[in-house]
Amino acid sequence: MSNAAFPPMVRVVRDPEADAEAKQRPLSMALVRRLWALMKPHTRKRNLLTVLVVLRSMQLPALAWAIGAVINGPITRGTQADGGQFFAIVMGAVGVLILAAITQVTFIYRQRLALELGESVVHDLRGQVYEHLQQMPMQYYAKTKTGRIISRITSDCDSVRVGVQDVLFVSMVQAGQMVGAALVMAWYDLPLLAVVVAMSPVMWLIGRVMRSRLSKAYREVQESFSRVTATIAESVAVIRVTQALAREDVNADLFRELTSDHAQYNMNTVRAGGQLMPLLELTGQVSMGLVLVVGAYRAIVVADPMPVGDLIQFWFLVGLFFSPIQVLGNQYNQALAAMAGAERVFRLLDTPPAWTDVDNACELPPGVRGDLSVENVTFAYEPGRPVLRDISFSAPAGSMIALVGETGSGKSTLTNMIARYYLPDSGIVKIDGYDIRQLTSKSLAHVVSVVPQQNYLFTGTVGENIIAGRDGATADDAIAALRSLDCEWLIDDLPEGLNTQAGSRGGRVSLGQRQLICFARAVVANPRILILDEATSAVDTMTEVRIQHALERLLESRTSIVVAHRLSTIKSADQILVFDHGQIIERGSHDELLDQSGTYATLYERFVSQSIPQSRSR
Ligand SMILES: Nc1ncnc2c1ncn2[C@@H]1O[C@H](COP(=O)(O)OP(=O)(O)OP(=O)(O)O)[C@@H](O)[C@H]1O
Repeated sequence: MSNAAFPPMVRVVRDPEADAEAKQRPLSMALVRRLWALMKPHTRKRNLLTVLVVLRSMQLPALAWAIGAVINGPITRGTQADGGQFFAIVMGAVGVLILAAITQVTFIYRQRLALELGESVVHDLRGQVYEHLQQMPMQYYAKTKTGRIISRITSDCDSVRVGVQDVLFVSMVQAGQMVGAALVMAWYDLPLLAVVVAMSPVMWLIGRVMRSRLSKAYREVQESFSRVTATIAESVAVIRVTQALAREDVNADLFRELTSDHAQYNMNTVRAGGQLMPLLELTGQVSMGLVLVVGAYRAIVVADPMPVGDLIQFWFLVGLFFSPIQVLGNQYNQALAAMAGAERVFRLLDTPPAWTDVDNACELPPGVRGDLSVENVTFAYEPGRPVLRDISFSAPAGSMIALVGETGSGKSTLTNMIARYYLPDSGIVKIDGYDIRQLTSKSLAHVVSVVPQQNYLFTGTVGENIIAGRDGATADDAIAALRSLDCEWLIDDLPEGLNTQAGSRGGRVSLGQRQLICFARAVVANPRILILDEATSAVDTMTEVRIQHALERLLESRTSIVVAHRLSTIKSADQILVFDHGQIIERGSHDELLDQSGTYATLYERFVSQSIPQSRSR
């Protein structure tokens, strides 16, 4: 078999979702409107900022006008008279200085407010995205890459922040400045303004031609960065496998490929952006030259000559009119990134959870017994490929059901139905006669707890991990939970007792200890129904005995559904359900099933032959 048959273990290649995003329009008014709406909770700040933006955009043209007025007024009169204009010139200069000072103060406050607003918006947005993600059912997480989810909340939200802080308000100032400058130019000399305005479409056209190239380049940069972050996330998650298979060098090469791709895309944007600015500047300089020629004609040749002061003023104003085109060109780069980021964030926010609590969902009444019944449940992850077919059974309160069967036969999927991680396509799951679809998620979570096969410990101490099972639980509850499992000794075994740091990978906690901590967490939650996917991790015999004992204590007096891998667990079950290709093919107690000499008996024989010899007894 050729190696090409296997994709690389750690590398996130282009995905269709990302390619679809790359085809979308970069700048959209709908997105800008939505970004604007994000500022609604900060309306006062936004309005104040808008006022400052308008002020700031008018101030520079006003400054140019004021300088022109001093030249045309007292200075011109002074050159014709005897120097008696000195006081007027000084007053004019003071006026210009005051205006300049106000302009700079406005600039400082505009910038500060824009920063505050940007931070507030991104804070709210990240909160919204996080909250939204919390509501997404398992289905979403099963289909979406972790790195991609992280990018939404980090780099994409950050692009939105830059969009608000820099692009939006700076663009407004620059556009306002163009309008202000044009108005003052129109006041002085319309024909000369016509020359200036006539040059603008040329600049606009150059910008437009470059725009599509830049747009593509920026999207590729973001996508390639997403691939890099997704790969890092995946690499960290599977580092043990990587090291066990000695694939460090192979993966490092694959990663290097990705980063050099990313660098290449970055270079493309620099190249495209680098051509845009010189072209715009050259057009601006040509335009200034044209204004000089036409201005000189109007100041010297025509019958009603334009005062030289007006021409100087015009020169300033042309600069004020053209410089925003260049700044806007720069802003456009960032605007594209902001649009791409905002588009993705909004798309995520607009993706409704596949399902939520029904209207008028109810709470289970107090004193839940924990009677569980599963009636004719059928389910497919993908249409047309059913994974569960017409599953029915009941688990009276306090009983234990063991699910056994070949790998991929649907055991975990059934537990997903009971925990309501997924909704059945047909059929009903009931607790104490209540259809779980009609219950609030909170109420269901109080009654049903899941201890998955892969024990997950949150970053924090062991104690914090145990009391995470219930709001308001205390350290005493954690100790009581361990005591109820006969595991109080664990506190002494851990280097810092309950204060030992656990972390997502459980750095200072062994595999067996992690299992027990997760059991204790389930005890603190104290659910009436416990779903347990037994961990199959190899632990030493002593730990195995302790885990088994703790497990018995954990399952005592509650309804339990156990995807069972230990013979002792299977044998002590009240009912064993044997799964095959999504169906229950046998059911009964251990002895009953052995007597049937069917699939269970075969599985059992295989199990026993692989286990320690003393397990052979019935
Ligand atoms: N998120 C998913 N999307 C699509 N198919 C899935 C998903 N999860 C599981 N499956 C498929 O559903 C079938 C049943 O899987 P399930 O995990 O329920 O089996 P299992 O009996 O619990 O297996 P194991 O003992 O190995 O855990 C398998 O064919 C599996 O490939």
